[in-house]
Amino acid sequence: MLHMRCRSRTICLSLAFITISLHLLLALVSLPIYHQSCDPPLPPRTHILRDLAHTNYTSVGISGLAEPPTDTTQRDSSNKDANKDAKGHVQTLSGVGISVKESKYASVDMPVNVGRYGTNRAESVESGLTKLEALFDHPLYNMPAPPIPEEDWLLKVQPKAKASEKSSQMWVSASQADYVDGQWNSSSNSHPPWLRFHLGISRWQLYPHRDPNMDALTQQLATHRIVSAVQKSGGTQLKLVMSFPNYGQAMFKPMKQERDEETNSDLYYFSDFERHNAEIAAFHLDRVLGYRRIPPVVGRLVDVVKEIKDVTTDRKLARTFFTSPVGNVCFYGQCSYYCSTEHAVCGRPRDLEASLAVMLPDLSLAVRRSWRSPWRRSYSRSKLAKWESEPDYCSTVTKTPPFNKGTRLVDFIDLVILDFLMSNMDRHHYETFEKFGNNTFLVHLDNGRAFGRHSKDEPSILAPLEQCCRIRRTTWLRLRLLSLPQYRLSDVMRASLSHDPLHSVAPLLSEPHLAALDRRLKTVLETVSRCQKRQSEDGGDDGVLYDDIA
Ligand SMILES: Nc1ncnc2c1ncn2[C@@H]1O[C@H](COP(=O)(O)OP(=O)(O)OP(=O)(O)O)[C@@H](O)[C@H]1O
Ligand SMILES: [Mn+2]
Repeated sequence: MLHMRCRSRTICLSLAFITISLHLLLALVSLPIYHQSCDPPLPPRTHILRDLAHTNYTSVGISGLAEPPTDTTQRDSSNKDANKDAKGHVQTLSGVGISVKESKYASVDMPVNVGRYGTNRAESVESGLTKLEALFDHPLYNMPAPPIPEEDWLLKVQPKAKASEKSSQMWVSASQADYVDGQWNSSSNSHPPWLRFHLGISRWQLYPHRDPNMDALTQQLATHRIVSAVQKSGGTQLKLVMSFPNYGQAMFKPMKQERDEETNSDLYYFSDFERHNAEIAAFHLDRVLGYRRIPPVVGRLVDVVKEIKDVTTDRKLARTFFTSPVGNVCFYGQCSYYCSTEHAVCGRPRDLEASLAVMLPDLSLAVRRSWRSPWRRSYSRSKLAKWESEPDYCSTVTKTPPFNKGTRLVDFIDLVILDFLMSNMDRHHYETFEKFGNNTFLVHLDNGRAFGRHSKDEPSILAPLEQCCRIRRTTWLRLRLLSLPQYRLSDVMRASLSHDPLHSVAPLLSEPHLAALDRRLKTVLETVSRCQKRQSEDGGDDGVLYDDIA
């Protein structure tokens, strides 16, 4: 008995010894791994402000920028904390359950591509996410703003209709049965995400920075059931309007070519295909630049049979479906460009990549005005536009309304910079909300022809900046921030795009496109420096920066 007890004690002691040794060994092995995966700490904010204040500009307003971030743009304060995490940060797109595991994208393994500098892409995304958080925390993205007056909101919630005034409709049509009757009242908590988005549009932006509604809105676009799909008229290429059970709607543009295919350089920009990934990347870029003038767009794998053919009431569209020789389901719809059997879009065998952009409020509620761009291309293979031949073209433009007053010119330059960065030559028009007159932001719709070429830049897109030498100070400061290694544009874009559901299929922008963003950003900043140099040589004041900070 005594012998047995002694033996079991020895065994217990040996086991305890082995366990402790294994733990020690594990700790020793994992220590260097933790060290490797840590990013170098970001320099304190004062360094960045000093970097920005460095060289050729006076640091007006910088002290004001260091104030704590406030968000006075939210209409309903009860909403404010809705999606905040424990640190008080608003969750990013991925935090809302566009979880790869739960969705149909789960079947596609997350690609781990080898990126620049030999690091793998997953690691670059990780460190980019830290940079993106730091960027969005920066005072330049959190500038204190006065509360928004009532007339500066695009829409108003109508007081609740009395029950007696409500329609006494006793029946619903078959297609209406797919819609869910919402219990909406004037409290924003009961509103579906698309309605919150509409109600959040103001005179100067489509949505606020760190919008608490963004996660819910993008999740709706990415996952909600599609109950209807009809062709959208207007424009030249095929696109559909899709509807969700909660009456939300989205503009659908299908994938027409592989993401890393470069546009054929013999093709004129106006014959180029639209790209679904360009629509998605443009939304992210616009947000990273701090503009917030593109309606949110997400990528989605759409089942062309279940989510288009079976639910469409559009007979003209339904008639164009066919099965390809290899068994993929294809369709081409009706439009003025590329709507033929030769240019059909095809599922694999039924899944088709597409972009879904949230629809702006219906024109019956909020009229938009479409403006012809003064720097519009000639859309001819032989004719030059005026801005290409007249040396003093800018001064003619700035003497003409609406460019002669307010912020129209600098808002247009903002758009030009976005277009140059993503190499979009197809900006013939831009839109504004009529309610706000000329004193408002420009809605940056239709970005499908961007990101066509990464190996070449298109300097003519920058002509308005080159010719007018004018830029918002806040835009310039943010561009300089994005040129610093701590916030590098390509890194924050890679990270931002990693939140999109289609990232799990393949990165939305290939590495050469991301590298092109950094290269083009440098060109923009050099153009501004040249302007400043020229003006100081002419003995003028600093007329290049439009001071929107003071
Ligand atoms: N998110 C949106 N919400 C509401 N309307 C939109 C939205 N996006 C685009 N539109 C409208 O739809 C029309 C066509 O869209 P878009 O310009 O993207 O198509 P397109 O085929 O690329 O046009 P084009 O051939 O003229 O370049 C535009 O006139 C625009 O006003
Ligand atoms: Mn277009």
